[in-house]
Amino acid sequence: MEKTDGNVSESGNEMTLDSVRDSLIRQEDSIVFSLIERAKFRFNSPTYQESNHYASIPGFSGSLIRFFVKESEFLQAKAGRYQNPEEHAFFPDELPPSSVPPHTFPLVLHPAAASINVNNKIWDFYFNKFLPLLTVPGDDGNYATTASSDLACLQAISRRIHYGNFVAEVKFRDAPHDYEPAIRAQDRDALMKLLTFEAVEEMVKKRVAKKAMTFGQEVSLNSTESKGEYKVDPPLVSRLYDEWIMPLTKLVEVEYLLRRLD
Ligand SMILES: C=C(O[C@@H]1C=C(C(=O)O)C=C[C@H]1O)C(=O)O
Repeated sequence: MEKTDGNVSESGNEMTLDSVRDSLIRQEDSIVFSLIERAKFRFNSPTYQESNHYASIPGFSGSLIRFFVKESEFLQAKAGRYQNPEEHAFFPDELPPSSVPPHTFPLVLHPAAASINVNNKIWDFYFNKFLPLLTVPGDDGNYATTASSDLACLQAISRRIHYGNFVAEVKFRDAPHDYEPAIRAQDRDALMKLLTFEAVEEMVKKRVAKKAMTFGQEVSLNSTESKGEYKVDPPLVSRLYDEWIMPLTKLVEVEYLLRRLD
């Protein structure tokens, strides 16, 4: 049977640190593939110009990427995307209600998780720091496809980072007596220390680089030799995890734990 990626289909009791980590490992595939897609295109700066952008959109002021993400989220909200506690919108204000019958996702998380959204920080590092490293400078005119592939990257990265809520919940359930004093003292540093596993982080960095090599190689029928050229730079994918994805996942974990006893 096909293996799925959605851990919320598990009831809260079946969820373990191992099963949550398995989901994070599967989500690495989605992230690496989305990066490969975005790296096909040039940087394409007209996609991001806040004013004087190449086409002014009637009824909208702002960049093409904002327009694309807002309108996509509007549609996806109606289709029920944000009913899933794994999903967080980049522009959550003024989203329409879902138009589809509700699905009852198992109640795993403390309700405080609903108030945690670090997408502003994701938006900032992705566009201002990461994208210039991922793409070749220049302009190939594919602005709408560029925006579409940015959205795929943003959503995959956001889902992974907010999965920190589930990681924190299982860590808390495994050792409530370790976490409770730090939560009562609202001690961020102590919580950060408790939830950090450096050896796991080292493995993650190595594995995502290996995935970038594996998924990003040219596959040809005639030769099995890789020329050492990859569609996305493997050390850059490690760096994405090291500098941004893992620190923000841990920030979500801390934010969740601080509210876990409310
Ligand atoms: C996600 C976890 O929590 C922390 C964050 C990690 C990550 O973002 O990959 C890895 C190890 C931990 O330091 C975990 O323990 O698996």
